[in-house]
Amino acid sequence: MKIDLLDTLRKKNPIAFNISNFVTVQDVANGINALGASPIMSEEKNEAEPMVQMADSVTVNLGAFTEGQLEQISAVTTFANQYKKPIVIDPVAVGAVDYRKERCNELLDQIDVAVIRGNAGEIAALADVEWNAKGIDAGEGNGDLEEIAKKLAKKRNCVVVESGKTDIITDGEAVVRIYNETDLFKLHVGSGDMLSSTIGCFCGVEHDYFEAAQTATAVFDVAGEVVAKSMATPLAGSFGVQLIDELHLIDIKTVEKFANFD
Ligand SMILES: Nc1ncnc2c1ncn2[C@@H]1O[C@H](COP(=O)(O)OP(=O)(O)O)[C@@H](O)[C@H]1O
Ligand SMILES: Cc1ncsc1CCOP(=O)(O)O
Ligand SMILES: [Mg+2]
Repeated sequence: MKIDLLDTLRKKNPIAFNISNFVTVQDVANGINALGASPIMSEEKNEAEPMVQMADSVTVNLGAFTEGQLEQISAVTTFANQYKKPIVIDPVAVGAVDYRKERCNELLDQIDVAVIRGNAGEIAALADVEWNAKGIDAGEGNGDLEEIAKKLAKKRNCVVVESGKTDIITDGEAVVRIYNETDLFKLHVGSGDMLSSTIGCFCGVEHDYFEAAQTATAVFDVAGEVVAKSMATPLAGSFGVQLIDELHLIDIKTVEKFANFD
């Protein structure tokens, strides 16, 4: 794993264009800004081309899109392919709402993406595997998580990050697993969105998106673990704030010390 990409990211301060959702946009902006990237958000179709041209990566979060916004998402992602800017997709709740899954699959049919990052319920839905997703959460299912992630990676010819107790990262062939110590992330709505956008930032500085996704996920997971270790009592609000602080403070040595992966 290329953990030193963390310093590369901080040196380059990549412009991370995010189409976010109205629920978690501030956590996403502050999280990746604290980490060392330069976030910019937009919902305006008419500025899609210059936005994409100046950006190093594009992260599209499908958490709360409207019908009107689909045109902007289509324009932005088409320009991103044209200008060879990596796209990260966060398919929020596609396992729970068919309308979302259909729109997401239409989008994925039109464009090439670098990474899809979702929980098990979301990745299973896009991989056409039966699963009982629960709203924005992973829900329950019996399938083999690695096989599901690989299936989607092959189907969409991209890297897949399937988050959960163990984060599974695959390019369809190789698999890297990152084992998480804390489940405090669940106390904070937007943890998944922040992870997806963190992956976007690393894809903006590393063309090997499999490597970029691994480093991003390890950095994010260790940041949460460090915060959890420092809290005598788990506190949801404080966890969210301290996660942003730790994304600012975290360094390569800390990630090397605490990241647990194979
Ligand atoms: N059961 C769990 N135990 C430990 N960490 C978890 C668990 N579930 C999710 N995480 C972590 O929470 C973060 C967000 O992932 P996840 O909750 O799967 O996304 P989402 O919020 O989109 O559902 C990731 O860093 C992931 O590693
Ligand atoms: C609650 C909610 N509703 C629509 S998007 C969203 C945020 C989802 O955030 P995450 O997937 O990171 O938990
Ligand atoms: Mg999510």
